[in-house]
Amino acid sequence: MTKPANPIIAAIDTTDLATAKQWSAQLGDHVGLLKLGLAFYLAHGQSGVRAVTDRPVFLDLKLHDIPNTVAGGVKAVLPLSAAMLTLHAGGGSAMIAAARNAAEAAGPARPKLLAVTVLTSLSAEALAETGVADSPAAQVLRLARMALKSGADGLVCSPQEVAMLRAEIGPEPLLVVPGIRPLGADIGDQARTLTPREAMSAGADWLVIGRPITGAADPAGAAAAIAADLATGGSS
Ligand SMILES: O=c1ccn([C@@H]2O[C@H](COP(=O)(O)O)[C@@H](O)[C@H]2O)c(=O)[nH]1
Repeated sequence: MTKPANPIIAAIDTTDLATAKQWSAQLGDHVGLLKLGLAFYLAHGQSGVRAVTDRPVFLDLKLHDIPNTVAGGVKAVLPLSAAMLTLHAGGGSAMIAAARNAAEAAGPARPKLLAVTVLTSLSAEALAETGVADSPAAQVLRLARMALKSGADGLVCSPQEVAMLRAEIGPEPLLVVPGIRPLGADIGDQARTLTPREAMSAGADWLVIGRPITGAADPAGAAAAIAADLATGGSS
């Protein structure tokens, strides 16, 4: 896949339809893609997605269930012609294969399936609480290999694993990367972060950025500044 001209994905994290429409209008020209997540989808469904934009979106539903149920979920959202759709790698190889099989019904324009490896909000300690004693990087790599073998088109990982993954999986699989914080930005509930430039230099294809853009006094200006910095090779 060719690298996007603007690698920023703006996370439209709100359940307020008017706010989502406003951010979409403000950010459309300054980012490469808009992402709508579970909270928005639960509040407004497919009609809400269509009301926010007529462009293909990144549908971040993080599906995680038995294979038959996830396949049904994938089929149900195909009419939206999303560009990308997420599912949890932790659902296992059969679940991912079932999702891929379901997505194929949409033909070549099907959504790219991205497997979420280890959430960027999990530190090594928080991951250990879930029963995984390995480091986040080791668990990301284990899940990444399984997910790509099972039919995922790409991965969601933290910026701290991007260089390691690129070295292990090569240039082809999409790496879509949240946990992005420009210098000085509030980290909030994220645990494994890097700056936009660090993540791109490590080999990310797309950067998912929410609050550093939508929480700014001027969201369009914030997105444009990050995009310009990336385009000119700045240091943030
Ligand atoms: O591991 C993951 C997977 C998904 N996300 C999503 O990305 C954005 C990040 O928003 P920020 O405000 O920039 O923290 C958000 O929609 C998450 O649901 C993630 O952060 N980590």
